[in-house]
Amino acid sequence: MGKTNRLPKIQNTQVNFFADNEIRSSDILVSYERWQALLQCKQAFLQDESEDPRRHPYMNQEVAASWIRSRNLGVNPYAVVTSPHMKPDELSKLLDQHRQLIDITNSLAKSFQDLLFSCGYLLYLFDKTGVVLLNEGDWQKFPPLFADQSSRMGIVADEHTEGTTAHELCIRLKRPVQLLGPEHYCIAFQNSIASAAPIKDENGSVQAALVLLSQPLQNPPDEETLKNLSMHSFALTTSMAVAIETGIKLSKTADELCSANKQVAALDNHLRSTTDKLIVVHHTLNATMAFVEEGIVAIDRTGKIIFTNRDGMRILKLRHEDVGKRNICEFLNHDSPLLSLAEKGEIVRVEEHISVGNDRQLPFQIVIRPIINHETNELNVAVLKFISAEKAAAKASVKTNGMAVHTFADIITESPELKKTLALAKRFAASAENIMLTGESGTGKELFAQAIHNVHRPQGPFMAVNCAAMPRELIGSELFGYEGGSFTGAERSGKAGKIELAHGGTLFLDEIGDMPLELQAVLLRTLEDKQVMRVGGNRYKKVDFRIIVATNKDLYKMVKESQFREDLYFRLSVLTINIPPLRERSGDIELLVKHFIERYCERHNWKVPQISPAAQKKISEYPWPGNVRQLQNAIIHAVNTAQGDLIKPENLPNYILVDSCPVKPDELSDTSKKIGEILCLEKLEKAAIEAALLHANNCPRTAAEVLGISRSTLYRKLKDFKIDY
Ligand SMILES: Nc1ncnc2c1ncn2[C@@H]1O[C@H](COP(=O)(O)OP(=O)(O)OP(=O)(O)O)[C@@H](O)[C@H]1O
Repeated sequence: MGKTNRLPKIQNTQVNFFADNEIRSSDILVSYERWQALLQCKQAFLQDESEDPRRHPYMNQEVAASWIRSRNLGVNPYAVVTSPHMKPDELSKLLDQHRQLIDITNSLAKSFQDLLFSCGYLLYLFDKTGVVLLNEGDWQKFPPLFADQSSRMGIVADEHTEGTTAHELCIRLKRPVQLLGPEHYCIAFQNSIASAAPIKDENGSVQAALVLLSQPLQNPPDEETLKNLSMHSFALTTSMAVAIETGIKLSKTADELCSANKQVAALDNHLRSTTDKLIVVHHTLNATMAFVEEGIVAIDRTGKIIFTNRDGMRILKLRHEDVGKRNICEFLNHDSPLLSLAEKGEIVRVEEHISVGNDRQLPFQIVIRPIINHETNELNVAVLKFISAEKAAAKASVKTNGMAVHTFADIITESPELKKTLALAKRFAASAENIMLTGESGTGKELFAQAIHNVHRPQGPFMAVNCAAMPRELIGSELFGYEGGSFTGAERSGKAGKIELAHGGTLFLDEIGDMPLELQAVLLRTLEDKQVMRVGGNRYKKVDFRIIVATNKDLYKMVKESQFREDLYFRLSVLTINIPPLRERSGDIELLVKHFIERYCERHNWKVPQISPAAQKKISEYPWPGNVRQLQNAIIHAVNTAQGDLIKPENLPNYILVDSCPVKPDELSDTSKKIGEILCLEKLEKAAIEAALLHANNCPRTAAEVLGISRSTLYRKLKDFKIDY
């Protein structure tokens, strides 16, 4: 657009409009005089470059400054802007960006359509850079200059291209602006009134301008009509802009509400599916708990019972409606530590007496499994498992029917001697061969047998028979089983023997040296043929088992003395493991003392006492003829009598105090030479047995317990040592 010096004849100069310096709607004055003055000023300005409109008394300073800028920018006042026009793809991107604003303005324009068009207004929406985003109106009412301007969408109408306009000043000044005809820089708008209002975003920044442009005034209306037109268009523009801003805000809020609704719906779905899963888990838990044959009771932090299985209800004599109401403390002694232990967050086992109503108190072992809230570190729930005292005792018994509970990990040792044995046992365990375990009473032969079984056939049965503990005449039927009615006292339907029951697993024959000779032959046949016939029966049954035998006797000597079958001996002793006695295992006594103290205290939830150096010395000097079992029993005695922080010598069983001697274990093998006859092992053993009998008032059962040997071993030793009792 080039600059031009000629001003064409201006039409319709009869109409005069006034706008104050501040360009505020409330101050707009209409005066024929001002219109005339503005027109004169404009003409002078366009014709004479030295003319400064800022000095003109009727000129608004902002408008005057804009005229000067427009002229300096070289804007042609006699043209209508048709370029630059945005490229179609850029325009469509811009329209998308302002989609919400355009849609809201459009719909508002539609609702005011009749009013706008009947008054002859053109409606424009500009973005903040002056690009036309929307234009609506009846172009026919405008002079031919506008004829092909029916859509000016995408045109960039800023000060550079169109000079002084209402929308440009409105965006620049961030407030509503009204320009009277001559105030426009372009002659095309010379007879129109343009009212512009900014549309601001939520931060108060102008993002667009709305403009109402009146149709050119042909005849001079009376002054009152002009005033009304000016006020009316100005008020309508600003109201519409406010309505658009509100519409945008509402629409954004609606969008936010909509997305919040979606989130709520998604949360609701999640909640539903979690609830469904929880219901399934709850039912599964209930069904599972019904199978558990021990009382399970869950309590909250205060002890309130919040769940119990069938057995728990039976033990506490609860009804369904009691769950959630009754408190576990009602069933415990008032000084019970159960709740405070649960709060500590560790799994512990306590002995408790449970009283239900007026019934007598019943002893239970209760395992407490607390569930701690990791954020608050407080107890959420504690699950209690009630085990009746009898069941607990049965569980404590190692010789659980048909099951081997021990593994190699249970064998505690630091001594190189036992470690060698252990390594050998692990190697043998992997083969399917028969194994012979030799060693003194209580050295851990059965422990080894169970560990070997659990390597080789952990899923199969582990059937243990102690040949010394059983009356000789019953060993046959116990081992081989019998058919119904084969002898007096037999079960009518007959009974499977331990060999049959060991099918697929291990048969452990303890104290094999005590097996009667005639049965040794039957056993040998069974091992060779891998089949068994019950006593009184007439058919064989195939059996597949591994045999592990144990003895504390010199079996080879027995073979030589014809007390044990040589063929059976060789069959059983292919893989022999000799377990050294405790006194020959360096370091193991101290280690096992510590182990047994800790395990026993842990089981009873007692504080672990220290062992005094003097007591430890006594224990180390004692020769332990009953080996690990005897040591274990001595520790139980010591822990129970100490009842405090320290185990002293006086807490040890008497026989240790009497018999402990300052002789080192290896010296014991040469006793006759070094410490005289009294310290030879057999003598020591005999003395220990006599001391134990004395201590137990001649009761063999108690004496066996004190010595830590089995009753059958004690009876045998009493016979061997010819001790009267
Ligand atoms: N090394 C060890 N570590 C831990 N506990 C052991 C160890 N050796 C033996 N025991 C424990 O000592 C007790 C006696 O062990 P076990 O019954 O296996 O001995 P045994 O040689 O079979 O005795 P017996 O000849 O009198 O039948 C068991 O309670 C066993 O668990």
